[in-house]
Amino acid sequence: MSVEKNTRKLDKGIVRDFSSRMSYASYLQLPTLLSAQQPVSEPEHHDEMLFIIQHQTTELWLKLVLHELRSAAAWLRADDLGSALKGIARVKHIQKTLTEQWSVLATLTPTEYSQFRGFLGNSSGFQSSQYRAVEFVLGNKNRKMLPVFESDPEAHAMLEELLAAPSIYDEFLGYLARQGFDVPASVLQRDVTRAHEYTPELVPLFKHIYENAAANWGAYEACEELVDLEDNFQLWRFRHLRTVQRTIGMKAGTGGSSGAAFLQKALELTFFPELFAVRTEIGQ
Ligand code: HEM
Ligand SMILES: N[C@@H](CC(=O)c1ccccc1NC=O)C(=O)O
Repeated sequence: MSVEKNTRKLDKGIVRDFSSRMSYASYLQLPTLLSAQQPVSEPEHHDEMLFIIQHQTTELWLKLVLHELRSAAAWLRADDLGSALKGIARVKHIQKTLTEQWSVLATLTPTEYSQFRGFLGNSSGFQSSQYRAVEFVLGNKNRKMLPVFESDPEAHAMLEELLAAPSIYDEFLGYLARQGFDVPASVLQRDVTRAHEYTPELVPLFKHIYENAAANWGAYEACEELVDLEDNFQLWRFRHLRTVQRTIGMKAGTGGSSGAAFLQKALELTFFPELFAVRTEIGQ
């Protein structure tokens, strides 16, 4: 038997001395990462640790989502559709993880949350700069979101930069135009600091791509990937809303909004309206 007493023998070669070598903890900066969970409730409430870690893991994944989406937009600009699609595929998996993660927070009962909610003051996810950055990269720009970040110059600068940059959808439409598709000039020259608004003239273009998928496979695949991104984003928003409803009901939010009613309205937003509108036109 290779394992005796249910104890594994350690290989001779296993490196043990890290006094002058890079280790797991030093590479990952674990002392920094693992000292960042500091409950503010007094006396400390047991469940605040869950609340903090749920948010921090979300922010870590959002960092990667942003990294990948910004690169995907740059790849589209460089006409490298394959690399862009690879990045979007990774983002879709992260989104699924983030959406599923709500089930961990759903174990927090309203009674438990109410015992430390008061300590959160006016802090709120509404102030998540990375979440807002992802919305901006996907094309849901809103300059009115910026004042919240005035006390955080780095976050403010990042959002200013993204507000002024073309979204992933702008870049995709630019890519299609360069591939010879008939993209209206008004779309290519739009003010990219504003939210993309439904443009009916784009629907015939997508209808053409969908009805001639074999001849336009790259564009067709990219359209469906963008639809997946939007779907996944909305599923995250929906689970956030349901979690809010089950923990604080109809209470106003710590960030000053009406709460659930405010979040509900985000479910009516859309990043790529023409990609959904084209569905109505398929097969007729
Ligand atoms: C018990 C758990 C939670 C409750 C009760 C809750 C509640 C709320 C409420 C009421 C708002 C509206 C803004 C306000 O007035 O505060 C909000 C916004 C937001 N929350 Fe949460 N939240 C929870 C967990 C989370 C988690 C885990 C995240 C992940 C980072 C998150 C991210 C956000 C974001 C990004 C917004 C802005 C949404 C938008 O602008 O549409 N929330 N939340
Ligand atoms: N807005 C929440 C508080 C909250 O969930 C929260 C507080 C601090 C940091 C992040 C949060 N998450 C999402 O809004 C509430 O009204 O209870």
